[in-house]
Amino acid sequence: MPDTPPVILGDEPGSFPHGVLAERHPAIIRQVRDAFPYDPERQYALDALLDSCVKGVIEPLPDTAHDRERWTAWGLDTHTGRSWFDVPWLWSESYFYRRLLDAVGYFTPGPWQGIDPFRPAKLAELDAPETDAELAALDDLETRPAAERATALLHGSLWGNRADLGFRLSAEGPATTDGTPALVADDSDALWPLLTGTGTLCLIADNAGRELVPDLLLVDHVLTRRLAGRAVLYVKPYPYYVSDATPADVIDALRRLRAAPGAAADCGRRLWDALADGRLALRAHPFAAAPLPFEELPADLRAEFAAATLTVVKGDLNYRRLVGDRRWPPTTPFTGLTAHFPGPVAALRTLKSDVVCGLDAQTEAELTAAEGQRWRTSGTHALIQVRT
Ligand SMILES: O=P(O)(O)OC[C@@]1(O)O[C@H](CO)[C@@H](O)[C@@H]1O
Repeated sequence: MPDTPPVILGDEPGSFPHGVLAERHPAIIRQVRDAFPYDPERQYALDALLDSCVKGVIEPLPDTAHDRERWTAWGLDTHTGRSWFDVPWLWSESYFYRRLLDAVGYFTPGPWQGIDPFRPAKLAELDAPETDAELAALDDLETRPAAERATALLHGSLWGNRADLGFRLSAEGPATTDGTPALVADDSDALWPLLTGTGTLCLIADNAGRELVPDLLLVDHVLTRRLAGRAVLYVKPYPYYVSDATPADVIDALRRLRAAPGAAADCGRRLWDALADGRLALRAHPFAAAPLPFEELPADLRAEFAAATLTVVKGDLNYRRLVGDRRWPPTTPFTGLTAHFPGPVAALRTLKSDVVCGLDAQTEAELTAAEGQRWRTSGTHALIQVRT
């Protein structure tokens, strides 16, 4: 393996990570401020966070924060007093969302406790007419051969990852058709044989709404076709990266499915029953919102993934955590970078940040010739990578 490149920071003006810290985070604060009639105290706290993100340094959590000790273990003391731009990008992003929740009173006893600042955007997406169209397509899918249905559901879950509300705040426009492959790596032939009928499928979810719905449809397919005996859906314990799924979002998505006509409602009912009888479990582990790579999985999660038949890791951020948030040469083997993961693992991800591995040299050359480096971050390409 080549030398390990350094962890990505946000300190290079003009780079994608710098843009996220300098532009996307302030835009998210403004969006949240507009979404609720926050009282003056919350508005002041949001203004202070905006100021800190742009000009300030990382400040500690309040002494009373329930998770102060956890964040200390995750590196808070080391980073306190440093610029948001000079610490690992993954760390600053995660801590930004933690501070944002503090500013809106999410963890503080009072009227705003537990109110998801991103819920209006998530619900709008779930209620969008596009969701109706996607759900209606399920009726036709029922009549298709099993292999075709399985591929469609896998691809639905994969491309659902484009539905990321934080990404849309700064995406530069629709996909270009320049003849490059949409799928830059596709190991799906190695994925299905891992699902042998018994055992547990773990799915580390990413976004709510129009990504979570197809994730749930995929889980339903796996359970209904008895490709696994049980499934566990890993979501975030609190609102994160704008649209990341929480337990409340799972319930919203299931309600949406159950209220839809046709095959979607059947699927919603089956998943509801599966949750109720334990064949489907929800997990919202604190590590899901940790600013750390999966190489540092805590023992309980490590044991769960070790025992699973397959763990499906959804989305861009989880991919960064899986392979390490570093500018790997794109041809670095995926199998090597995920050797630390305790069991078979599949990544389903659209490309929305610089990190990528496991490409063949020709694919990388074609993408770069056609698009420069834009293919890495535009969200118009995707990959399915598997380590058995
Ligand atoms: O994980 P997701 O939802 O697929 O993408 C998250 C994302 O939009 O946020 C990060 C920048 O903040 C990037 O890694 C990525 O573009």
